[in-house]
Amino acid sequence: MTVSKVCQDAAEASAVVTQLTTEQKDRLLLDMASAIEQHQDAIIEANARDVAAAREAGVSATLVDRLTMTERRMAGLTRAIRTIVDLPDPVGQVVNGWTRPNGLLIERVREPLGVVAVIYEARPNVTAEVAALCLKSGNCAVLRGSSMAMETNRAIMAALDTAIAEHPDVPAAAVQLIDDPSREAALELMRAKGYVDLLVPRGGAELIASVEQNATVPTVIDGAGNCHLYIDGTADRDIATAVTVNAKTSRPSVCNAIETLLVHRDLAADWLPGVLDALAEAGVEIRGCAAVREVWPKAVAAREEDWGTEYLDLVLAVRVVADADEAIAHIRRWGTSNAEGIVARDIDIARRFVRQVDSGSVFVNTSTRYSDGGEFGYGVEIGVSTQKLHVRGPMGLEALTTVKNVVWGTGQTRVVA
Ligand SMILES: NC(=O)C1=CN([C@@H]2O[C@H](COP(=O)(O)OP(=O)(O)OC[C@H]3O[C@@H](n4cnc5c(N)ncnc54)[C@H](OP(=O)(O)O)[C@@H]3O)[C@@H](O)[C@H]2O)C=CC1
Ligand SMILES: N[C@@H](CCC(=O)OP(=O)(O)O)C(=O)O
Repeated sequence: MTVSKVCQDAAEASAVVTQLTTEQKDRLLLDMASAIEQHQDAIIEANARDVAAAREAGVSATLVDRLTMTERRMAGLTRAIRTIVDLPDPVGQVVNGWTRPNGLLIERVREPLGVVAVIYEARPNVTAEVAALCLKSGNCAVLRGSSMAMETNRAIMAALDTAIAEHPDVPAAAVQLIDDPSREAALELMRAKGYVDLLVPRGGAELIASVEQNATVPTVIDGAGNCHLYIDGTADRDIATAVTVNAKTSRPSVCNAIETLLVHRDLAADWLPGVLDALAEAGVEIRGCAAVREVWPKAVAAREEDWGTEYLDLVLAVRVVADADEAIAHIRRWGTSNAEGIVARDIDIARRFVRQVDSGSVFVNTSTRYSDGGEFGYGVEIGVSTQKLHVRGPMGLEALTTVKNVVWGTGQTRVVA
């Protein structure tokens, strides 16, 4: 099926999907979770084929890890879908309301966007997560996953299709996977004006540049994560160590892992060597500025391009800075507005950092790895917005709605002055 046909079908289906009741949507999501469990073997087998092809193509170990579906990850996925069932339905929520002197009651009421399309990375769980968030928020989903995850995505979609087929009240086009892994198909999706109400591109610089050049549909960019952690001179050293190691090593392939550590010069001599030892022991390659190499000579010399690189791997750029202002300036120069963190005991310094750092989420005395829909209480996320409109950071159900102004009158007519 062509991409434009997929989008047209989705737009047609959205007339029904936007009107589904909370009960209808929740029943469907529960059946989707069960169908994924029933198809687990087929999904894991398909994933093994994707993983084998990725290994053969020389894809890095951390990216292969991101592609891999294990039984534990499958369980996490179905748990997340059931969590979304338990979340309140945003559709129909009255955001606020007021009465005008002429008696008109104005209400701002949440409603679905219609058709949400997502172009996303080689992480197959996203296929079902996005489908679940879109449906719960009353939207149709058009999914364009990575060619690297195509077999797994097809197997997950087959499971979702069996669940949808059990619900005659839900159109088959409520969730569709674009079965064409070509870039041309992605371009066609970017240009499906009139059919796609929101396109969320989740990916790196090349994808984002293509969307910025080619998209005629509305977009929320969910771009790269060149994330920073600044350790202030006032930091609690144990917290600083734990947060640094977690932010770099707990899952280095994801967009919320840190790529650069900025350290106040007061900590260079005594705290920094210890944490770099711990990171090196965990397999992290350190690329440091001259001041870092002075206290920890094993570091590779950092070059200018290291500050702008998102390694998505066990590599960390480290720089010693004079103070929080220099750290903020560094982040403003090199950051990607995804997630940044500070460890500091001085609350005024922490507040200044929060105000001046231009990022979707800022973490104080905790890890940037919490930039995640599940961790924010959204069940999962559609993506992590790196732009300012209409949402920043992890995008949950509300981010997939708009607000309609409903004006209740009792026969008022406008008088022209
Ligand atoms: N902010 C967020 O929510 C997220 C951000 N990311 C960011 O994504 C990057 C890593 O993921 P990675 O898989 O390498 O991302 P890529 O940008 O390589 O791929 C993401 C998706 O975009 C597609 N794509 C890439 N380039 C183009 C293009 N020019 N035209 C059309 N489609 C394109 C890919 O297709 P194909 O694979 O078939 O080439 C894939 O489906 C990191 O920068 C990470 O931070 C990742 C996930 C979430
Ligand atoms: N949800 C993620 C964060 C956002 C994300 O999906 O990032 P990525 O793995 O780069 O696609 C997590 O920490 O698990």
